[in-house]
Amino acid sequence: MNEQIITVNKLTKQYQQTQASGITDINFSITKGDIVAIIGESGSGKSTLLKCIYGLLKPDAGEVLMNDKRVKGPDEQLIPGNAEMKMVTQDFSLNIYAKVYDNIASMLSNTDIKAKESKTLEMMEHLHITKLKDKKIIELSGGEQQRVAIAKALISDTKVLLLDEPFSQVDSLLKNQLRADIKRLAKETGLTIILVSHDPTDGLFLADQLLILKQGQLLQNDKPETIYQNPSDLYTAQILGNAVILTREEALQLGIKTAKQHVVFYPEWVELKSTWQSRRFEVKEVYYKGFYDELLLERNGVKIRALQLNSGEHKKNDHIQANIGHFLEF
Ligand SMILES: Nc1ncnc2c1ncn2[C@@H]1O[C@H](COP(=O)(O)OP(=O)(O)OP(=O)(O)O)[C@@H](O)[C@H]1O
Repeated sequence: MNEQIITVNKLTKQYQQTQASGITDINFSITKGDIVAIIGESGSGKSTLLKCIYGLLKPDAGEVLMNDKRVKGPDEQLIPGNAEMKMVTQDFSLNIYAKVYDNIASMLSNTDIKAKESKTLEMMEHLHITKLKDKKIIELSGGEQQRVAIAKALISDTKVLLLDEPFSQVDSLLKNQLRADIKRLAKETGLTIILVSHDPTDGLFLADQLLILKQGQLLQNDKPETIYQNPSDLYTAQILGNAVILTREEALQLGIKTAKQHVVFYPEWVELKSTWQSRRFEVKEVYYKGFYDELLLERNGVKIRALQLNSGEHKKNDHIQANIGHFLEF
């Protein structure tokens, strides 16, 4: 049976100085061992939510429960935070002049030196940083520092890891590796991870559960594939990044009638057909993506994007038929 580790009940936090900020009446729960991604535009309340979950911010109303126990706010304890949760922020909070090993080992007590050493080495193995053991933090790249910060956060029997923009410092190759490591860690250790990101692909690739925030409100809470296939609103479709969004007038130019303001679809929903006569598009650009191309198509002054799996099949300035077989209306 799925065991819930975190429950967020009617959580509200407003900042005094600003209007319509913070978060309002947020409700959701998290299953133990899941990766949850919180996605939303800048200022949508992602960090506020994360800090409330961790106990760094006192909510105005509502509560966060971890294993059915209320997470205490900063006014209720000497050291704000939660012993069973760890938060890795963008600045990593490492001792930059100390060695990697010492940074991680410093989290463990000296009562059993042998156990301390083996646990530290084991955690370094997990994060693929064994070869960096004797390097100082200041000598490491951003991505390497990030791995050390995660190792340090995990070593003291952490049950929930909170990551604020975990991939902001790394290039795309390293990002893919780190994402895969994080996913593996969660699955191997049963660790629950909550991450905040600007990049929707983090959520789509990594998460078991995706939360979409807008102006402090929780718009959608579901599996990434469900939200991707069925965004509940235009904002969600926009934030996921890849959707083609047409106004009603633009849609009409392509022969699509809608009573709503917008028509939304993904490039992969567009069928390219050579026999179908009525919707003729000109190929304006071909973007090579490796094993497929993304085509920029235009008809009656309206541009859409489509995928071509046979890379190179249609070229710039070709005229082709495209059928927008499935679309959403908002
Ligand atoms: N300490 C604060 N005092 C006043 N207003 C704040 C404070 N912290 C955040 N806010 C406001 O609350 C809203 C949500 O901020 P928050 O940092 O949670 O958003 P975010 O989604 O994490 O943004 P970003 O992606 O830019 O980090 C914003 O409008 C922000 O200006």
